[in-house]
Amino acid sequence: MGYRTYTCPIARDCGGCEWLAVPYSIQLRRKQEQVEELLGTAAEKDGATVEPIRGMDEPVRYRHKAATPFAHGPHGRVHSGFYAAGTHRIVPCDDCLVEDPRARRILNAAARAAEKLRIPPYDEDRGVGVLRHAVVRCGWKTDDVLLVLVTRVDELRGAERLVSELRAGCPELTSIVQNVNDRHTNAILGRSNKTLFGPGVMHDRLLGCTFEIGPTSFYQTNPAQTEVLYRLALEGTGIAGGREPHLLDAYCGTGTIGICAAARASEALVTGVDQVPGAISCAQRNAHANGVEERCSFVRADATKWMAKARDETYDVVIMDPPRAGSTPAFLGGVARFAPERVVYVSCNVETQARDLEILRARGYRLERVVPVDMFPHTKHVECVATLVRT
Ligand SMILES: C[S@@+](CC[C@H](N)C(=O)[O-])C[C@H]1O[C@@H](n2cnc3c(N)ncnc32)[C@H](O)[C@@H]1O
Repeated sequence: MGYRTYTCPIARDCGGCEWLAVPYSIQLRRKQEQVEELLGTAAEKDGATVEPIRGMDEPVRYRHKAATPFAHGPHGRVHSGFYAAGTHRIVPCDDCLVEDPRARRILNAAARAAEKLRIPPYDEDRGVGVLRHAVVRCGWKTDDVLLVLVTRVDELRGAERLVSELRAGCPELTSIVQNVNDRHTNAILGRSNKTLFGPGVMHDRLLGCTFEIGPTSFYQTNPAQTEVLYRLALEGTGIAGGREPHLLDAYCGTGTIGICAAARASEALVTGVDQVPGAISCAQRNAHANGVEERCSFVRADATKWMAKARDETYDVVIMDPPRAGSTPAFLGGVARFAPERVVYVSCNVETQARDLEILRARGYRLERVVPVDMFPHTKHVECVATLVRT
């Protein structure tokens, strides 16, 4: 790997890869230090060490999900690209070093089609216009490509022509969905979806399991490193040692970690909890598609509220993979009350993870293993899998 750096023509403007000019080996060292700073002392007190970060061999083209905002340009042009760092000025981009090569071309084709069909882009200052964003998801182990067109209004005039135009220019598209977001917000996606072409979902494979991913459900953007992450999480559950536990997969998204666990341990039972309705219905179909539906059940609920009502349950292992904000003291208190033998905490924000791990350590758990994983090369973000055991 050495001291190789990568270049990008819009690196100065686009805020995406803030560490692009830093050699990858140094990026990994910095991330390692970040995790050691936050978790090293606790790990050492518990007799564990922070293991070396798992990086990528070739840290490019790893993002299988990409998005663009749309905005008015001169002479009826529709701009697409990335927001310049800290602004809402769009920097055009023909190809992005870290994205699947299909992604940017499809997003830009959506802008050209909108121009041609005179579909007005959204004007966020005035709250008018139609086309707000597009999000594309490209399969890693499949050829599925799902395009989501986010509109302010439910009615998308010329939708049929738009679909024909996009399919003609981008024959790799396997599905197109309209997502409606009428809120005045920075969030890209709204709640309702309308399938314009194809099945309205995409599929991918991780660790030999097949997953259906809906237009609004969470799916890791770097699938190659997701396999690394999930392998570590599964090792943390202890199922590799022939155990067949009852597992709680909290913040389960489309059920990916729990289903991979159930597929590996033929007697394991899994309960998954996530607050997004579309993710839970995907998780149920995913369990079916992988032949583990009789051993997996999924609940749509806020994890903390679910925990408050789940006092009679018993779990041998709790896997938790919360969003960047981390979990809540009430949820973590509930985990401790379950008294599982093992807790596997997967996190994309080591600061909140460190905070939450202290709660578990104060309730009778010790860190057994801490492993950083680089899911987002050229950015400062680091993912981390921490395994705790009951003392
Ligand atoms: C980092 S993702 C992990 C998903 C899944 N484990 C995976 O690897 O794809 C976090 C998940 O937490 C869910 N989530 C966020 N806040 C939640 C809450 N308060 N209660 C339940 N689920 C929540 C999100 O919908 C998302 O699916």
